[in-house]
Amino acid sequence: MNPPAPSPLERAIVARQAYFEHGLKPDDLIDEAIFRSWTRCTAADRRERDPVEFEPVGRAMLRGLLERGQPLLQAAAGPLDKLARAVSGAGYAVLMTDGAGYALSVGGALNDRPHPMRLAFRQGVDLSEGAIGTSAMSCALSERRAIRVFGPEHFFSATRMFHCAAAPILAPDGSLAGVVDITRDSPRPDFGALALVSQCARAIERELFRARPAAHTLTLSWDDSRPEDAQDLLVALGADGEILGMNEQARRFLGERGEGGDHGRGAALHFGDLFEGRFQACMDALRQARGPVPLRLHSGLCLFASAGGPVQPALAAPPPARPPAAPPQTVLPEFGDAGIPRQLETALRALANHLPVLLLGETGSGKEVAADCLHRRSPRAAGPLVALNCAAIPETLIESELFGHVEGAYTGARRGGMPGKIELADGGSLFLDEIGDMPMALQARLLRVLETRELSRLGSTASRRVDFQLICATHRDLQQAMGEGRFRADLYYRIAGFTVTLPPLRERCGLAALMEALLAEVSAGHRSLAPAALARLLAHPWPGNARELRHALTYAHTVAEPGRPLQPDDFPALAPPQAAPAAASGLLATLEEEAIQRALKETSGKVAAAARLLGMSRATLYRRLRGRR
Ligand SMILES: Nc1ncnc2c1ncn2[C@@H]1O[C@H](COP(=O)(O)OP(=O)(O)OP(=O)(O)O)[C@@H](O)[C@H]1O
Repeated sequence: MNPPAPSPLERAIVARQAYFEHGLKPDDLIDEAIFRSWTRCTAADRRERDPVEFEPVGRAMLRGLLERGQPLLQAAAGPLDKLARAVSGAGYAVLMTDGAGYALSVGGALNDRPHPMRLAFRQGVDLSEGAIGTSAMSCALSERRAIRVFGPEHFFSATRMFHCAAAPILAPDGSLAGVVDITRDSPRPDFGALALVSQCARAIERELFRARPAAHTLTLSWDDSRPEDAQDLLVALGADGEILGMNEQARRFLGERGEGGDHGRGAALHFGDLFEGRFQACMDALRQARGPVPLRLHSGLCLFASAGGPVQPALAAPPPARPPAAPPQTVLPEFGDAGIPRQLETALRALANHLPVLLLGETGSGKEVAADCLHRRSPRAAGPLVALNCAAIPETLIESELFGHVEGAYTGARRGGMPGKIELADGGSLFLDEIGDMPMALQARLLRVLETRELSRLGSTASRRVDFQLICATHRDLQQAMGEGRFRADLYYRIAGFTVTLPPLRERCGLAALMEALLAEVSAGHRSLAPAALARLLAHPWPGNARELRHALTYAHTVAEPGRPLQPDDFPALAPPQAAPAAASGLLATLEEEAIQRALKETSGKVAAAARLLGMSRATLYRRLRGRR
C-alpha cells in the first residue's frame, strides 16, 4: 500500500529545510509564489531569525490611510462582517489591508489570540513583504491572486505560528485596492479557507464596482436563468455607452479588448467595440424586459445581460469620485509655545502660494503632528496626505517607494506594478519625513520631479504629471549636510520655501499648557496633574520631546488609581535632569560607535541581525550608519 501523501504542513517543513539549510529550490513542495517571496527576502538581506516588528504608522499617517481607504472600507464593511461570522468559530482573525499592505480593518477571533497575533492585527500595521516577509497577505499583494501560507512557509521564524489565506481585491480600474486575509495560529486543516477569502474579495469588488459612478452597470452571464451567477462579469457604462470600467473577471473574459476604458492604456472603449447592436437599443430592451436580454460579442459568443444597477434613462455619469474631504481643522493643537502656531499660520500661506514647507526639529518634537495640521488646514485638505520616512526603509527600497515601479522593473517587482508615494500624493500633500537621510542619487531624481512636476515609474519611460504640495521634515542640520556634500544645495532651495523650526520641549515657554492638553488627550479628560507633579515634569529636560512626554503621561495615567490627580511618584522614569543627556555625544558616541562596529563584525555586516544584537530597530541603525558618512 502506498504511504499516505504528506500533509501541506509536512511539505512546508521539508521545503523550508531544503531552502534554508541547503539553499535548494523546493520544487513542487510549496507554491512557486512562496518561493519567489523567500528569494526576494533573502536578496533584501533578511535572515529567517530576524525580529519582526508589527509597528503601526503614526497617528497622522493612519488618519491619511483611513481617509484614502474610505471607499474600500465602506465597500468591505458588509462582506468582512459576514466573513468574520463564518470563520471566527474556527479561530480565525479577519484582516483587510490597502494596496500597499497597511492594515485598514481587523476583526474576527482576536481577543483570545496570543500576543503576536494581537500585535500584528492592528490598524496601521505595515504587513507588506518588506515589513513582515512572506505571508499570505504579502504574496496576494505581489502575485495578485489568492494564496494560502502555512506556518513554516512564512519567511521569518517569528511569524511561523501564523496560518493564513488571503485574496487580492481589485478596483474597477484593475488596480490593486487591497487584500482580505484570514489568519489563525492553529495548523488544523483549513479546507475552505481559500474559497471563503476569495468569495469575500469578490463581494467587496462587486460593492466597489457598484459604488463607482456609472450611468449603467451590466451583469453578463452565459446562463439566462442565473444572470447573477458566480461568474460575475460586470461592465460599467456611461450615459452614451462609453465603457467606464470592468471587473477583473470581465477584463479576463473579454481579453485584450477589455483593456481600455479608463485604464489610460489607449482610447476609451465604447459598447460598440465589444458588442454587436446599438447601445441605446440594448438599454431600451433591458428597461422593457423582465429578465436578461441576449447580447452578442463581436467574436460571435452570446451572453445574457441584466442590469446590475438601475437602468436609468440616459443619466449623465456623476463626476469622478474625489477622495473624501479630511475633517476641517480650524483650531491648531497646543504646542506649548506661542511662536509655533504663528510659524504654522505663515507656513499655510506659503503652501497656498505653492511654496514647499520644511519642518525642522529634534526627534519627537512634533514635526509629523505639524505636517498633519498643515495638510488639514491647507487648500489640499480634500486630497490625501501621503508620508514617507526616508530613514525607516533601506536605501534600496526608497526609490521604488517614492517613484513606484512597473511590472518586471526588477527582481521582486510587484505584479501589475505599484504606484509610488509621489503618485499617490497627487491632488494632496507629500510629506517626506527625515529628508536629510535621503541618499544622494535619489535627491537628484526628486529634484527633477519637483522641477518638472512629472514622474516616471521605475522600469518605465512613460511620464505622468503629478500635482502635490510638498512638506518635508528633518532633525538634521541641513546646512552642515550641504557643507559636507551629503545634501544637495539645489534640492535644499526647492524644499525650503518656508522653514518652521519646532524648538525642543526644554526651550518652549508654555510647556505647562502642552502638558495639560496632552494629559487631557491621553486620559480623555479624566485626569489632572497635582502641582508637585507638574513641577516635576517642568524640571525634566525631555530629551525625547513630546514623544517622551506623551509616554510618561500615558504610563502615569495607566498605573495611577482612577480619578485621583497624578503625583510625582507616578512618573518613576523621570531621571534627574543631568542624568538624561539630549543626544549621544563625546564618550557615549564613541562607545555607541564601537558597539555598532562590533555588532556588524559579528554578524558579517548584516544590518538587521546587528540591530537585533544591539537591541535597536533597523531604522535606527540605518540612521546611525548614515550619520557616520
Ligand atoms: N503638539 C502636540 N500635541 C499632541 N501630541 C503631540 C504634539 N507634538 C507631538 N506630539 C506627540 O509626540 C509624538 C511625537 O510626535 P511626532 O511624531 O510628530 O514627532 P516628530 O518630530 O515627527 O518625531 P520623529 O523625528 O521621531 O519622526 C507623537 O506621539 C505625537 O502625537
